[in-house]
Amino acid sequence: MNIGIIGTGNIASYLLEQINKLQRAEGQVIAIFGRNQEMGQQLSERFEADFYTDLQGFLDLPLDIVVEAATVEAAGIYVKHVVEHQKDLVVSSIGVFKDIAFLEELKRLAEAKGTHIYLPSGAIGGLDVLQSAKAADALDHVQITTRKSPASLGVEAEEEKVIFEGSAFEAVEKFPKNINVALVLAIAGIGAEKTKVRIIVDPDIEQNTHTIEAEGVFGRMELQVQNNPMPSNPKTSLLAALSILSVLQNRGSALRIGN
Ligand SMILES: NC(=O)C1=CN([C@@H]2O[C@H](COP(=O)(O)OP(=O)(O)OC[C@H]3O[C@@H](n4cnc5c(N)ncnc54)[C@H](OP(=O)(O)O)[C@@H]3O)[C@@H](O)[C@H]2O)C=CC1
Ligand SMILES: O=C([O-])CC(=O)C(=O)O
Repeated sequence: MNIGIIGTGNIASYLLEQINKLQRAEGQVIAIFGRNQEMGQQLSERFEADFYTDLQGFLDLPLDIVVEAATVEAAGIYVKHVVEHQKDLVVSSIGVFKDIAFLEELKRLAEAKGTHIYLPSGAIGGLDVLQSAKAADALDHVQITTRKSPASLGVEAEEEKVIFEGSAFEAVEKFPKNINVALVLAIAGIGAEKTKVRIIVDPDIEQNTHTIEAEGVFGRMELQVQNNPMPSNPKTSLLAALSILSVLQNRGSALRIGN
């Protein structure tokens, strides 16, 4: 499997280390696309993958799958081109799908091109439960409470404080670098307008903690993940990068676990 990565940051570096150095997936990252020349060159030399600043050159390569690991804004510019070039796509910046019509359009394009789009569970879990409940309209209410440190949220705070309460749609508009998890939850469940989000800044916490509550005819779920942040970007939980590695490990497997 030939893998390409968009982005030269934290998730990109982690995947390069795990795949190209530690062989934790059946394949190789052969190319990186980005705009940061210095980081791009460094990663290219360290992990033996070519660095591109020109998207066309990158997409002309025989890539089987492209991992977007950039930003919501950059994903909006690039992901459609990836699918148009008949590559499978893994999206990290799931906030790009706050307008669900864009995801539907991309899905139709992938069907026409015979490719797949993967939305990893990222820094949370419980998407299997939501999808099972949704299968027969048995899901009514979904809420996520995210608790992060001031460093992780990029705000100053001396004491614990709720800094946002609203829909997943509004949350992604206000915190595009911090709450992609709310969007994947919304897509798996009841949509970005109905999914409720609370963001709490907590100076006494070091982990990125997400508590998910869901209710419906199926019953009730409450799940909490206490994620270690990544050293090079405390906004991002290690679990988010691991979930992408897991998607790459499972691609093409005859066995599928979960729905
Ligand atoms: N789904 C989930 O659960 C989670 C998703 N995420 C999301 O995953 C994404 C990647 O995270 P992470 O690696 O930690 O982020 P980083 O900030 O460490 O890296 C982002 C990278 O994107 C690059 N970039 C930004 N804009 C562009 C552009 N227009 N063209 C090309 N490259 C660009 C940056 O380059 P430069 O150096 O030039 O700025 C940088 O290399 C983020 O959107 C993050 O919010 C994170 C955690 C959980
Ligand atoms: O990594 C996390 O804990 C969550 C996050 O940043 C995001 O969803 O964008």
